[in-house]
Amino acid sequence: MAADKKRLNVEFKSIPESLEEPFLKEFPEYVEGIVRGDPGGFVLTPHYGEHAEELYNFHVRPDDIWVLSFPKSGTTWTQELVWLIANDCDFEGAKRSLNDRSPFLEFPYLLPRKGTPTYGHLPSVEKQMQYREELESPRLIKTHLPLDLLPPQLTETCKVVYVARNPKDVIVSYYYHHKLIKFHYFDGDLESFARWFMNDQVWYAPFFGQVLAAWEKAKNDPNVLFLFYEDLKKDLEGQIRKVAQFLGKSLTDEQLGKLVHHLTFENLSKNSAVNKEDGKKHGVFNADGSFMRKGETGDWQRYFSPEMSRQIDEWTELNLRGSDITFVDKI
Ligand SMILES: Nc1ncnc2c1ncn2[C@@H]1O[C@H](COP(=O)(O)OS(=O)(=O)O)[C@@H](OP(=O)(O)O)[C@H]1O
Repeated sequence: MAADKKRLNVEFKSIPESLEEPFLKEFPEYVEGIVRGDPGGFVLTPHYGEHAEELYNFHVRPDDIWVLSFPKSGTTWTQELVWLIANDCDFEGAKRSLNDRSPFLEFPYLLPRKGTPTYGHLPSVEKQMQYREELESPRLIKTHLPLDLLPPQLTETCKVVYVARNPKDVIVSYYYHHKLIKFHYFDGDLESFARWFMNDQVWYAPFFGQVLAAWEKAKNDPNVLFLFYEDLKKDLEGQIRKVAQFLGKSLTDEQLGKLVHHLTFENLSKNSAVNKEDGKKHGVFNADGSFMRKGETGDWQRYFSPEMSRQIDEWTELNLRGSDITFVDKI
């Protein structure tokens, strides 16, 4: 390793059980299991673990913008919003796939090592990583990795937007995501999924670990903007203004109106550059679901029994003890 490379002082080890067991059965080369960083405590795939240090040393550019989140928290929505503001409302340019305009940093390292028929359409892992390095400025990079595993100089170097969503809606959305994506092979019910989630046995867990770290970081770091999905739902225009101000961009009333229109769930879910419906064409998604599923706040109320909801509240309370963050369950 070159002298200027930073060492990521995290040890990877197997965890005894996880929701991804069916996945592990399908891909025996993953038999070592999902790994948990120690002491970081984040659940990630071993394939990622092999490259953790490389990503820790990923070259950050001063004009990069990074969008960070726990999965299913409104990442795609925020990426599209940030991309359009950063690119002076280039709606024509936004017709290109968001996946190309805003790559998912660690994605190539989360894929099964030998590849699956469903991911056969993708360029090699090396090519995908090279694409991230060579993308024209200003790059917009998406990641679900917690701050601890990202380049340590990230927020000193560039702007970061973190988006969070209430945990009950995240659980429901992540559950349907596991049903949608073929390689998860998840056939459990929502209640069992919620238990895996609360026991930190899903990818990227623990939920509160990364959300709270970002929340604290944003308090004292002017380069970090913390958004809530629920605020985007409630006052999209106000949140667009906030992001524009954070990025040092001014918007005309006409641009603002166009952005609000473009970013509604109704319109974004029909936008083929963003809605990931091509996942069906490539066989990555099951045919009977959608990535842009419902886009609601409080959808969990249709799914959780009062007892389940109580358990999640209890778990939330325990994890938020001592923190001043508040999540809105419904609007
Ligand atoms: N415009 C708009 N308005 C409201 N909601 C929206 C919008 N765009 C995406 N979504 C919803 O965000 C959920 C997907 O979250 P992510 O983009 O973070 O998913 S991922 O982690 O990147 O896979 C997923 O939530 P659920 O519908 O609850 O499953 C999407 O529908």
